[in-house]
Amino acid sequence: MALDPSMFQGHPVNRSATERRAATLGTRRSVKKLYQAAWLVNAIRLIDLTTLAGDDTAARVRRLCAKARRPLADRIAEGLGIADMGLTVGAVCVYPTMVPHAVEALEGSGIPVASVATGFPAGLMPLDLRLREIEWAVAQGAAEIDIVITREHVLRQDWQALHDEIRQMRAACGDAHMKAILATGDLQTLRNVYAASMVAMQAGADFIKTSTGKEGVNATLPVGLTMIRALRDYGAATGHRIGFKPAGGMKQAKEALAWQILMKEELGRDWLEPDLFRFGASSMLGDIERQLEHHVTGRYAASHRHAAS
Ligand SMILES: O=C[C@H](O)COP(=O)(O)O
Repeated sequence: MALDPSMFQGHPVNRSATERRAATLGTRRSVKKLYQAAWLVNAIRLIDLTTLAGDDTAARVRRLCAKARRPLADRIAEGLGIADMGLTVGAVCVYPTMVPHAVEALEGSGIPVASVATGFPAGLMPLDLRLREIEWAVAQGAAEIDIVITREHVLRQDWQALHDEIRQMRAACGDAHMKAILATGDLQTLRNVYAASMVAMQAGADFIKTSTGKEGVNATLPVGLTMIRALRDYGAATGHRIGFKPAGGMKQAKEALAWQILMKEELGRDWLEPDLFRFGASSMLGDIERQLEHHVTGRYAASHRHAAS
């Protein structure tokens, strides 16, 4: 749609209320122990399993893809009774030159390859080269493109320039899904985060994403909540459902629980599915797997105690 500043200009964002709401999330409504394993298994379905490092190699990407296909060790999946579920992560996310390796390694799995593009992570490249990079990654087989925005457009509140840029990126993606990374750690205020979220959605983003993982501050719950409220307001105004991807710095299973609770409470059960929610994370799966292993061994220990008594 065309730029419509009335959807975000003057919109109040109450920083302390947002922070309070985010801070109480863990304690106010924790997931019952009994259901934790199910929530953690669901989190795996939502992960964009990521490697975005300067020393990435084809071999590392192939190992990552093997993990994406079978995210849990057999003994854990069997212990949880989900060995036949065909559990995979949501997508594998890599740099453009790694896309062909990921496409090959994931063939037949149904797992999409996401590529960062547009001069990730800073995006400070001429626009025509950034658009060309999107087209190149799509031609290599990327089904999803994670673009970065020009932060200066936000800092100068030049919403038209931001909208124009993202619209051109959307067009360059063709049939590929586009996730717009706002790099919220660079945007200075929650008001800017809200406005940039709205502009990205108006310009055709399929997902809005918090961070590249390279900013000083990446996915935080207060910023996430601000973006989620923008998603809700945009949906109410237009009837369109846009996805959300917190990304960067998330390493612990308990974070996977907190984000899922937030999504369910704010937007509803549909935002716990991979078409509307992803975690961008390179190292959260390990802790989820560890917690699920404790769950399995704990259950065995409990049934053993029961049998012995
Ligand atoms: O998009 C995903 C992020 O770059 C991953 O960041 P991370 O390595 O801090 O998990």
